[in-house]
Amino acid sequence: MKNEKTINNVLNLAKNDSSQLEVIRNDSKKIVVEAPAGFGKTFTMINMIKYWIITGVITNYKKVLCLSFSVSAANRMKESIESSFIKDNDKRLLRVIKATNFHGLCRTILSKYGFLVGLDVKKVYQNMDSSDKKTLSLLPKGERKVIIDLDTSIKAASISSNGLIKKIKNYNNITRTYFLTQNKLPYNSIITLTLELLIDNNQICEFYQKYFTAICIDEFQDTNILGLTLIKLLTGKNTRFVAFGDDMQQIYQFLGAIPSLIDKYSEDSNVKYLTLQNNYRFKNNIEMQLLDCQLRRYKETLNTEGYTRVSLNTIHGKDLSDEALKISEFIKKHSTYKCAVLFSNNSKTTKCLVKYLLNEEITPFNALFRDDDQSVIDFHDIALKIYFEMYRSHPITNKEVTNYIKKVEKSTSKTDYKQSLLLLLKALIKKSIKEYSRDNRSEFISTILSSYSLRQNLVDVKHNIILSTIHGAKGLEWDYVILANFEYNELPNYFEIKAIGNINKNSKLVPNTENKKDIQDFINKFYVAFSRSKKEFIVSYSDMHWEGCRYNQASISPIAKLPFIEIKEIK
Ligand SMILES: Nc1ncnc2c1ncn2[C@@H]1O[C@H](COP(=O)(O)OP(=O)(O)OP(=O)(O)O)[C@@H](O)[C@H]1O
Repeated sequence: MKNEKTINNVLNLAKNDSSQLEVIRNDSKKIVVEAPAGFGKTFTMINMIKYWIITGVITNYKKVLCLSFSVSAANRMKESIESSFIKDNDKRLLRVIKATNFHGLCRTILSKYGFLVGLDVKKVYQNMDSSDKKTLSLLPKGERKVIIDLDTSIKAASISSNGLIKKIKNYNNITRTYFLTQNKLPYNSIITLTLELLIDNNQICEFYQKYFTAICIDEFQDTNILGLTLIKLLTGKNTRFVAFGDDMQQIYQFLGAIPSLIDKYSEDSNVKYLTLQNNYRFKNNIEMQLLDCQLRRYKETLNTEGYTRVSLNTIHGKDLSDEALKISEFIKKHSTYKCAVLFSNNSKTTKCLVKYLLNEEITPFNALFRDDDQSVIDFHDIALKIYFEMYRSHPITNKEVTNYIKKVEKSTSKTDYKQSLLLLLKALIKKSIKEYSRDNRSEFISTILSSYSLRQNLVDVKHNIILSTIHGAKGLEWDYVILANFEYNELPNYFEIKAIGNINKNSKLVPNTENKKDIQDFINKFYVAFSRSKKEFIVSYSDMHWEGCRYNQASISPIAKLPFIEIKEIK
């Protein structure tokens, strides 16, 4: 009786949405769910897991693995799961779920069995990018070619899982000989070593296949061949597999996101393909719904006719300092709401605008760092080293937080993001003290720091205003989103302009068969920024910006010239 009541409670959360209910109750072994931004993919995933737990699909000691490609998407998934279960007063059920990104999962597996593939599990390896020129110069010519060839085919998504598996041993041998001996562990090798481990050790692979009764993937469209091969190995014949995604939100092409992955899966007769039908994020905003539909239609067809025109709210400055002033005036007017200022990349124009914004009295949290920036990695490494030096005998306590943070502050170099990272570190330590027992606290802290995941504490930092890249904002939502640097040369940036090529004098996109895919990738990026807002989306631009080392006249982004967009300056 009690169970029936709990089942109804879960189903009631989606009671008015038959498309969500269909996903939650579906018992097919393999499901792919496709839906635009804000249609409740993550919401449905969480309710589906709750339903599985209540109905006994997940039995004792078994786990649900929730995976995503990027750190931010995985963090967002983790936070949504945690807050949803905590709200239900069922904190203990959280133990059933392991939510992480592909690299995080591999790090966990390697920390237990890495010795089987040549890792010293007691050593802290420095992570790096194997395609970095300095790194490659460490290698003899033949070995360099092996690394470059495989890294390139992963990035270009031009290799199959079988092709990858054939090349892995050779690739890993080079990693072992030239990188691990230098205490370095390239990002791709974190996954390739795990793949080798699972392929060569059937028992371990079968253990994980049984341990994870179900695998849920969020942001499936961003999966690259390394992630996909890992998923395939972990999916045993009894594993449930449910993937959620939206092709329009694919923005990791440069890291090898497989084109049209959702389409490919939906054509497989063993896969149940489902869609969600209702937009919740924009449910009270018809203009935003309209813009969403038109953007999706434009991306699909690249046609220039037959659209309904829709307003795009803009903030327009004479120069960057004027733009910053107007952005801050807007933010002050809406100071009780959550607001994000997003940037396409960390260009000189971005740095300059951010400097002006930091001088305005709006105290934003600067989360513009990349998780793989060397200075960010160094910060994590130093914070971890100091933690182990100071708290070898007992885990950190409330009284010791200030002392520890001060020590890390003293020992880390001054960078643009140091203050942000210190705040995130403090949030992590506070959270670990509040939520973890003395026995588990140090392990929790070291897991976060050794996987370079301080960004996951963004939700614990009590700032209403966040500065972030579009990629860092993936999967998140705010009341107001301002997409800054809405200028040609920023959005699209230099590389996107080179790829698209054909942009005419009025900065209008001119699609042809060669640049179709590049224009679609560019529209995806804009769509991801746009679809983060719940109340209002605004673009901001200035008449001046930095091009190389020159402060030049700027023109507006070609997005403003799309056949359905009408620029409307906000008052
Ligand atoms: N059935 C529902 N009833 C009420 N609110 C819902 C429902 N489904 C989703 N929502 C709310 O709508 C918002 C968007 O949901 P969610 O983040 O799960 O969408 P999404 O499809 O994963 O979006 P994105 O693609 O941008 O990540 C959230 O605030 C969520 O709580």
